[in-house]
Amino acid sequence: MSEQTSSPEDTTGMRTLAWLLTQIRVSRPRMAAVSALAVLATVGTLATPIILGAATNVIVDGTTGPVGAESGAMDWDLLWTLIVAAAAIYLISYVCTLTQGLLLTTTVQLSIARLRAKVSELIPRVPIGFTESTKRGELMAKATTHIDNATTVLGPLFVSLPTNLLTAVFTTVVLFWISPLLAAIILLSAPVSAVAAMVVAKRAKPNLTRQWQATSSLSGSFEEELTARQMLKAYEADDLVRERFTTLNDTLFSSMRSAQWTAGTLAPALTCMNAIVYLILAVVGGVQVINGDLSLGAAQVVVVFASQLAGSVKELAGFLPRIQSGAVSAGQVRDLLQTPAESDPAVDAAELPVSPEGPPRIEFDNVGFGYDPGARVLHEVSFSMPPGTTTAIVGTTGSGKTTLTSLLQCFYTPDSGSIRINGTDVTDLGRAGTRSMIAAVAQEPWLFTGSVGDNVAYGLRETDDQSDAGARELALAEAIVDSHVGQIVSVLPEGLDTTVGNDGGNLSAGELQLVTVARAIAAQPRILVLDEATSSADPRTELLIQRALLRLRSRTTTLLVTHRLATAALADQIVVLEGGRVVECGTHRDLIAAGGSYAQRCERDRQEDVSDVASRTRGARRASYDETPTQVLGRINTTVPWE
Ligand SMILES: Nc1ncnc2c1ncn2[C@@H]1O[C@H](COP(=O)(O)OP(=O)(O)OP(=O)(O)O)[C@@H](O)[C@H]1O
Repeated sequence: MSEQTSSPEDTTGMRTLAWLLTQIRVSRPRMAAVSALAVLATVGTLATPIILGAATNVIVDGTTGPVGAESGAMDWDLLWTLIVAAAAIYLISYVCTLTQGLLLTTTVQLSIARLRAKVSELIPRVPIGFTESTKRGELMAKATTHIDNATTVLGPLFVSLPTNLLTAVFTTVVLFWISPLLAAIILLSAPVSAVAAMVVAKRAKPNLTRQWQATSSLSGSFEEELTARQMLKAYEADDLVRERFTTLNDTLFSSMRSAQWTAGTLAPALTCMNAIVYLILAVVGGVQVINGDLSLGAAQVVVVFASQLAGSVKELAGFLPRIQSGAVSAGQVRDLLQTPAESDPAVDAAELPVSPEGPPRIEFDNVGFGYDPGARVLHEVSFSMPPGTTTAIVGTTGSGKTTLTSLLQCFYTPDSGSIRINGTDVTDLGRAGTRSMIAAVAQEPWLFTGSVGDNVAYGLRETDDQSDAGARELALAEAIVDSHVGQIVSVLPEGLDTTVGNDGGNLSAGELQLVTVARAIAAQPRILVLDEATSSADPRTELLIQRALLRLRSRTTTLLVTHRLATAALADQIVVLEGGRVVECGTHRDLIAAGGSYAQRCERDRQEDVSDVASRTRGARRASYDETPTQVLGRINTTVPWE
């Protein structure tokens, strides 16, 4: 995944921010209101020093008289008018600031919610290859922290920028109007501040980028560590993990420190410069007041405006680093949101041949595929699955079994050849059309956090006759009975209401698989894909699963990936894959009779069983490959309806 956050020419991140604004669809009237209220409040804070300066002059005139003149009478009416006006302006400014703050907060939160919604809409549509090749923690950071940080640019953009620009311009004009000499002294520092701000922004940018990249990597590392907790303990790999963590943590620490230090040097430097300017101002201004060139009120306005101008310059100088930090995060969010979604060709249902009800015929016709160009995983794979039958795919590790199931589910598209369901190419059926027929149980069972019942009900598809709660409950009950989940939940403390986490929590691996099988059965699929669905199950649990699947036989065409030849032996046909090629295909009896690689593997397994006394006592663990499926099940001492 690219860590590039903005194009090389977009050094300030402005294009990225422009992109962000189009994505969050900030309401223009709302943001105009935010800016207008902020400007109004600023006008208030700029007007009050002038009014208070005038009030000071009224007091001076009323007590000592104008500089160089006789003491006069206090103009109480004017004084009170000025004081009330200043208080009213303060109050209005307060209300404006409060309203603007509330509006801005709502806008920021709305923007965050919108971006999250976009991410949540995108995730189900991204290609499986993308989620497989991206660290989950990094994705999480983009979907949470980066969204939050990106939207913090709204405040600086719509409030800080206009108000500080207004303050800077207004105070400069008024200062020149009051005393060009004092204004010139104050403004001497401006070019220095601007240059300092630019240098700081330039130096902070790479550190900010590094800081956010390190944050993402650290989240990814935490996620991996938590997921593989048990494994890490088993391999005593904590030191290795700690080492990786320390490296990432150090990178984050140093990049944050550099970014903060670079940005942090600006404020003290500007404060120091302002202190010097104040000193000069105090001396020159004092002399002007004593000489009668400046009223005391005007001097007071100069001091307050000098401070406000310095504050604005400081804010404007800090604006760039804040915007850059937001732009870096916006770039990360953009990377995520611009991930191309799975393209599904427009499917004209009317033009598709009418597919008969019931289990379909599936054909793999010369299918070739590779994840990476030039590295083929499957070569001219051809076999046909008659309706309502079970086809077992066996083969060595990495021979392409799971890849076949992924192609059938349209997670990837074959590079050559085609997969047809009832004669129609799955690409013509479309991803959604194909997947609507399929229920799959993957190698890694997955449950969401909730009750066992909810997890099974998750598989239920909304059909006309299931639209009411009663029918859904009935379908759920059927799935639970068919899948024998009832036997599992009976030992759980709260039965079907037992809460399980996404890692299975309190269920064993075999029980977990049973629940996922129940979920697949609840979906009443026309096609069932089982990828090592019984790999974690003990022989008894495996048998329960087999029995559940038998009940589905008449209404489902099943593709079963397994390493257990005993499980494969029960299928209607067995496809043997070696190095991505079909080397054998037939029934268990045919393949044993043919004496090919399947028969040799069966023989090897049998000899291993014979030499393994313990396995013989276990008995049920492996089937004898000369037995019929009925005999196999009979030997395991259970009555199963078969054939
Ligand atoms: N997402 C992927 N990206 C790149 N290569 C992959 C990906 N998934 C699998 N492969 C490669 O494709 C080949 C076939 O993998 P596949 O998972 O289909 O084998 P398999 O027969 O199911 O193996 P196993 O029995 O171990 O589950 C392997 O060499 C594997 O490394």
